Amino acid sequence: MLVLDELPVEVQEQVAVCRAEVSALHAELPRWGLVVWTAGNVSARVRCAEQIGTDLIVIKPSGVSYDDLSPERMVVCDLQGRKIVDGTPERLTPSSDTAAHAYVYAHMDRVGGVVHTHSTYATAWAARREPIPCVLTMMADEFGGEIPVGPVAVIGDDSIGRGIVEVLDGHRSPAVLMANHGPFTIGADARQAVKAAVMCEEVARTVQIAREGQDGGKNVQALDPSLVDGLYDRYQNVYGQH
Ligand SMILES: O=C(CO)[C@@H](O)[C@H](O)COP(=O)(O)O
Repeated sequence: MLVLDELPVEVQEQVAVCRAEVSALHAELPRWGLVVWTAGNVSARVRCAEQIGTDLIVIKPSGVSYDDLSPERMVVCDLQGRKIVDGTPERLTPSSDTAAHAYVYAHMDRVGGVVHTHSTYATAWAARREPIPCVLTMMADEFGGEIPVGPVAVIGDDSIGRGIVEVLDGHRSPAVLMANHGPFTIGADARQAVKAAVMCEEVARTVQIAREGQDGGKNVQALDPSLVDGLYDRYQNVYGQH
């Protein structure tokens, strides 16, 4: 089994930086109202395969209050989702979604961060197993089209991960609504995945409200696909600071 203290110093340093980032990003989930109690999780990939033959994952411990999360309590796992000897107490088990996150990292090299929330509106769409149609410029910007639905999957093994990869590999959307469960988002890094989770809830709420309009939702109009493509390209490649 891998022992963190025995890994090259530069890998230990990468892990320490990642633990601080992932711990801080967990605070964003309650701050944006995306989770209650101990629901949800954030993870990040530590790219160290060149040094030790495998990348590592940093993720929160399972069922611990958000107020009690700290960099030292972030758990380190391998790409099979197994906890390594990371300096945390043995009883501090990783998130129940670790195998799902690990499967995504193992099968989508471009992914550097994964987030799961139970945000209310996105989860309501997941409960209906209904994709969120691309009817807002913000959706075109961030998701490049509709937000798709993934299969019903058991919690605890890699089933959820298989569903995420099946739907998102080759898809522009960084978010998938896992049926009857909730949103999972991916990003080039964990911050991008958190951003996608925030945006997912925002558009889920807005489109839901638009649907509830007086005319029974007839006012909700799909964007022209060529406009969606243009908006997506501009937001991904031109918008913001470079
Ligand atoms: O829905 C699930 C399980 O998929 C999670 O969001 C739990 O609500 C939080 O689990 P831990 O990350 O604390 O194990």
